[in-house]
Amino acid sequence: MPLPEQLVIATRESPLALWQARHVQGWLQTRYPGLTVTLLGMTTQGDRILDVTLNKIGGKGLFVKELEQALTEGRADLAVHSMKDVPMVLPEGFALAAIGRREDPCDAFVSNRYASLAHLPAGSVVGTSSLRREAQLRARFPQLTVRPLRGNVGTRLAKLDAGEYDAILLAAAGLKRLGLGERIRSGIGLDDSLPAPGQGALGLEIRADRVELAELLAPFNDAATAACVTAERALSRRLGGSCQIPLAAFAEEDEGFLRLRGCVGLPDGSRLVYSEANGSCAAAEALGLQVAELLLTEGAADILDQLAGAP
Ligand SMILES: NCc1[nH]cc(CCC(=O)O)c1CC(=O)O
Repeated sequence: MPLPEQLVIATRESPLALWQARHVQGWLQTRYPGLTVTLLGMTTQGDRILDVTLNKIGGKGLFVKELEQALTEGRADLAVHSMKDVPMVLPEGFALAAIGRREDPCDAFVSNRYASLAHLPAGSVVGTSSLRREAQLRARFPQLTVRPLRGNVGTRLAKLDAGEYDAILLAAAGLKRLGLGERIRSGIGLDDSLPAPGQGALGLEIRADRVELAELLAPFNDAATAACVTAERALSRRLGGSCQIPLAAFAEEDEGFLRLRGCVGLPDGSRLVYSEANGSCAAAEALGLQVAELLLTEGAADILDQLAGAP
């Protein structure tokens, strides 16, 4: 197969998205010397609409649609995404060519005054706009007040520093990639905040008809991460996963086997159901469906009904 001479990566223009795109650019240029890789920066709807919480404006798809348009029109060859932002069902004609090795998958506690969630006095204001983080936080720390917080990682930190919140919750992966790991006061344990499907992993999206490109990108794939993310996304897909429902899914790999944990709740924290199961990496998708079914029988079916009926 002849190597292409150049590739264009479509990316959002937030500092985190640009870091991620440059990371893949660097990987490609190291792996394929002689290949020229350039970035095509784009602003997505999700970047433009900052004053409404994501679950109200239609969620994840908003961050990827413009990038997919660039792939369709041939203006770019691949798009680099945080897997957490990729819808559970890709539109027809697109494929994930590779899922890279996962960075720290956990949520991080960031505060200028307190060391951890457990140190926060009653009534402290915690910033997050993720229904997943909110539901888990309210269920486990009902004495805390949750307030919405949106914007890029930098914007969120600035709002914390301006005194609008006592603490905020962010993905550890984003902070670490941006060189802001020292802002993390503590990692939040999996029992306090189970991560989102795909959190901490990067995905490379291409047009499904670009078979030669898929081959070129395949070595970026990390098999263990891909199995984990496949299980997490299968679970989420079965439950209608989007950021409109408070849903967490997290898998860990050990010697070809996965432990997958999932959790679904109501945003006010009044209900939270949890399930887990083990299975082989080869059957990651089936494991995701299995834990989804366990969650449904444990009460998730009822929770999803309530959420669907809510205004
Ligand atoms: N929702 C935005 C988003 N998408 C991916 C990350 C972090 C990086 C990752 O999970 O790979 C973040 C920021 C955050 O949640 O703090």
